[in-house]
Amino acid sequence: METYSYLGPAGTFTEAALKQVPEAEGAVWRSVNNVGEAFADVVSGRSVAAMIAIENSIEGGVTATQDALANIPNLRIIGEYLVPVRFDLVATPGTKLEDVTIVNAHPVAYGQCHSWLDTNLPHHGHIPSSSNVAAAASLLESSTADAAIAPAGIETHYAVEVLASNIGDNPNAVTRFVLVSRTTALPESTGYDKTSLIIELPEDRAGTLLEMLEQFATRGVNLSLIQSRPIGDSMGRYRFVIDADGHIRDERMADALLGLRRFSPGLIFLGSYPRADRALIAHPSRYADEVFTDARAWLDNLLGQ
Ligand SMILES: O=C(O)C(=O)Cc1ccccc1
Repeated sequence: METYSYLGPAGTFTEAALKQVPEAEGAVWRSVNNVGEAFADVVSGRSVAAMIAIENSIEGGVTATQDALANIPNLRIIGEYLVPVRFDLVATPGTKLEDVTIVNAHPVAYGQCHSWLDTNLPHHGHIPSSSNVAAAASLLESSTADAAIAPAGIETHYAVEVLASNIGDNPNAVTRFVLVSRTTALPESTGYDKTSLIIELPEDRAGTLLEMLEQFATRGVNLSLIQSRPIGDSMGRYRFVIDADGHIRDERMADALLGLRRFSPGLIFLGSYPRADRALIAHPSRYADEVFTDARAWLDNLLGQ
């Protein structure tokens, strides 16, 4: 039977994202302790896919995920899923807020609760955990932490009490997850797709960033994410993580990719897949598929083909 890997244990936001995948219903769900393990499962073929957090509306890009996608060859994103994230501060029964000095929390969660922590626990120390559920579960074992940041509702699964609810800085916080696989089969084009790319710029000369952006702009392709990440081999070298509106089967996107392929010494196609919000992509009629195919037919005709 097919296996899907996710950051566990059960009850994490990552599991909530996997619950949104119809194909994962009835499959084996493998809970792993970190994102590296989830990627390794996909690479080894142990799992057909892994659900992985890639971006949070407050904390920004999950850099470990972006870097893994840049460094591990032959991975494809086949879907994206949005999960609203709500956090509570929990502790073992009887603990009072004034007893709390050490808080166990996943770094992405911790980064979203600063205002509440600064106001209510200004002297606290932080111990990072591998996931939000692991943070709460650890309180029930021998733990140096007195409290944990956990997904709202955790008290129905673990014997912990809520000391404070909804402690996130922003009540509308959302995390974007991606389903990562090794398949090269492209998801169908839907009209509300997104294409994810990682792009290196050519050697140091003026204007290369603009040249990269022009590949999209001159074909009417809108970008929804652009983030730079250090390549890591020397100071000051960056690659760009990009999400562009549209599918590789859209002529304007295919044309932009051909331009990027000629221009970039390192271009990684991470996949074309439906947007989680299913918002249809609008584009001016001068960038419609027919405009590109007409131009190609005109050239073919001149060439006598
Ligand atoms: O720990 C979890 O519940 C996760 O799924 C990872 C995570 C951590 C913080 C915000 C969103 C997802």
